[in-house]
Amino acid sequence: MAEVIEVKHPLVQHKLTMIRNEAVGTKDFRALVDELAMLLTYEASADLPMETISVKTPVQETKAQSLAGKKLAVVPILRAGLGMVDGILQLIPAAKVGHIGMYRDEETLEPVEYFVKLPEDIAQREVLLIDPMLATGGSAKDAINALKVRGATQIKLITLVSAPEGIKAVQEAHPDVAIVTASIDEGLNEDGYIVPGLGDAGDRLFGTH
Ligand SMILES: O=P(O)(O)OC[C@H]1O[C@H](OP(=O)(O)OP(=O)(O)O)[C@H](O)[C@@H]1O
Ligand SMILES: O=c1cc[nH]c(=O)[nH]1
Ligand SMILES: [Mg+2]
Repeated sequence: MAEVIEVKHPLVQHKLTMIRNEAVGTKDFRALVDELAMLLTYEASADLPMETISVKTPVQETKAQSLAGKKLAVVPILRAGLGMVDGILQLIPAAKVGHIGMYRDEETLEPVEYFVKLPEDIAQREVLLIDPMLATGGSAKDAINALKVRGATQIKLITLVSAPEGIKAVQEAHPDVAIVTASIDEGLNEDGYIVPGLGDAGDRLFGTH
């Protein structure tokens, strides 16, 4: 079973607490989501392969570590995942970006897919699938399926807030997918919202209701 990493770093926890606050408005919410995405990517990229290369410093030639040219793709689940893209690209500017459009039916809580556009060579790339919220896990499971049917084999899911129910659902359906999250919350309420959560991430990012 791939691991689930809950990132306890003080900066992550502090910023997460800030966006949980309902009084935080769209502008600050967006900025903090971006920063959190960057910090979680630091953790999610900790196992990227390295190679030793030669580099000439102003003092002498030396051997040093460099990324081994691993190809990455960042794939947000629309809409809310879009809020995390820029933060990730600041750390991994050469990554290609795919998009998976999906919303939860408000009555059934089942995900509805409405758009998929991925880099052509997705099968050769390690994929960072991103969505701030992992609630029932339905959206993440279907998004991972959408990636796998198009050939992706190495997938990591990065979320800000996860419900235990969503983690279990993803692990059962996709035991090969590691999850990096800022928090494993208590659970879901009767409306399928994460408790205590931060509300509807998409609405808070984009100022909709
Ligand atoms: O784990 P689940 O139960 O599937 O719920 C999580 C999904 O719900 C939210 O999207 P939403 O449907 O609100 O769409 P939006 O991003 O367009 O607001 C969230 O961004 C996830 O994609
Ligand atoms: O709590 C939740 C659950 C699903 N989607 C959200 O944006 N928030
Ligand atoms: Mg939403």
